[in-house]
Amino acid sequence: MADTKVRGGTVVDVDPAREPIVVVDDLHIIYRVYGAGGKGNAASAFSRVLRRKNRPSMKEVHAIKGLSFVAYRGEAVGIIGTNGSGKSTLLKAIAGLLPPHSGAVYTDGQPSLLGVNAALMKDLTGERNIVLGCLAMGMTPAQTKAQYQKIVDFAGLKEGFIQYPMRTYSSGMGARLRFAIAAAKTHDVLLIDEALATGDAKFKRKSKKRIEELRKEAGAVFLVAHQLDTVKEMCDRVIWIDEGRMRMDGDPEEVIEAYTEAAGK
Ligand SMILES: Nc1ncnc2c1ncn2[C@@H]1O[C@H](COP(=O)(O)OP(=O)(O)OP(=O)(O)O)[C@@H](O)[C@H]1O
Repeated sequence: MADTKVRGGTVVDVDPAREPIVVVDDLHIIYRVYGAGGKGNAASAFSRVLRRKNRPSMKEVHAIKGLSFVAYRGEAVGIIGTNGSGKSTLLKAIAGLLPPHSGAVYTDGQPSLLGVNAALMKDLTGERNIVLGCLAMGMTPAQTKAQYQKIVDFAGLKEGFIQYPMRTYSSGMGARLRFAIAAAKTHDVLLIDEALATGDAKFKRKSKKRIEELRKEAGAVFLVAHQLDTVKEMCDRVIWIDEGRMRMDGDPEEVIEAYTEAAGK
């Protein structure tokens, strides 16, 4: 039997029979952009220099406006919404990379964000990045050694590329390697931002299978993707965010249908 709780105007269903892994409680995230505002033209900048004044104001961007939900063990949650609706901000907040302005995020275990900007070093070879990535995820040197070949095989880069610096990789190749590294470990909470969007059909199939396995072994998986097919295939729940607010939360088919309908208007 689900309890219903009201948080910051959002009704949240809490299922006491399942184990919560991520709890987002009336979360507000505000970015502060310093030096924003003013006319921004050369004349006004010059006049500020003459008057020895700094760029005028500080602007606030209220990116997440009171989100509340609970994700349970074993769930794969897709996050959809238009550009700038707050999807990446939400992932960063769950990963603990952005402090809430108010409200809170609780996670059971360590969240890992696997994004397009995941911290790999472009000037180092794929090989070195695998080793560094594994160590950075907390693996021991022995575990890293044991996983190395599996990661290379999973990434499936063209012959020899693993010995080239990552700056020579296409965006798809980089994404494959990042995913392969992150997927080598069981994560308590795995957060994926667009990492699969650039992979080809075969790689997507492999990734989907791996995400399924991770879901069984781990806590919860969150996936942000612009390709709705990917979300539909990989997730068993979808959250639609609109201008930082929850618009819908539920069955992927239903949420995606409503979203596509709204986008068509
Ligand atoms: N570092 C930042 N500083 C200031 N504002 C930011 C910053 N990052 C994002 N924003 C703003 O916060 C809002 C939400 O951005 P976010 O990147 O979370 O959206 P998104 O849904 O992931 O978008 P997209 O689909 O384009 O990736 C936008 O208005 C954006 O301009």
